[in-house]
Amino acid sequence: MRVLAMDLLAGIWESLGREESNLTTALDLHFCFQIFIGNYYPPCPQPELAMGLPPHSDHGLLTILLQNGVDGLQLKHKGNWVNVKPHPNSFLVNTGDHMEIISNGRYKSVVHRAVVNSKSTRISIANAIGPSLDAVVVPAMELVSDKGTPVAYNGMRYREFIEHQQANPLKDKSVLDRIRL
Ligand SMILES: O=C(O)CCC(=O)C(=O)O
Ligand SMILES: [Fe+2]
Repeated sequence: MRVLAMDLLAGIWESLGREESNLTTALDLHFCFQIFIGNYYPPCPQPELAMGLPPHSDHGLLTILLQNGVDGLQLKHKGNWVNVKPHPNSFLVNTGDHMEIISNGRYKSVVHRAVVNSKSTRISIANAIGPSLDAVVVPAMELVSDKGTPVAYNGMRYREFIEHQQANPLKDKSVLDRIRL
């Protein structure tokens, strides 16, 4: 998983026209923080009254998601909730808040939620990959100066960023909004 994440990060970084070594240094990727989260959503008799997981963005760089083939994940796209059909034998990759920060907003973190249904149990395993817990990630200088784009985010230690998210109810991009300039 970590190798896959590093390959994806290298590809994204290259798409921004940057050298891979910059990314590794900026994010202290040798000590990248990686967690697995298991989500279990049993059938719910009144799914319209319940929410499996409220709308949020993930705090890290990328989240690689494995699902058991049952619908439930929705992404917010242009203000509307869009169902994400799980494809067999595939991972779904979401961009996280720290990807939005380091890319100075070029790659937005995805707001998503999980709804439940009355018939089937849904299971998902999220593998979240972030920078080092001690990293204070700020927009990559090259991306800021290149096009005269102003810095769009302040830095916050990744550990503190996670603590803010865990200490409050999950809500959209609430932690990222604190450091948005
Ligand atoms: O169950 C899902 O598909 C979403 C899980 C999720 O968003 C998360 O664990 O952060
Ligand atoms: Fe998530």
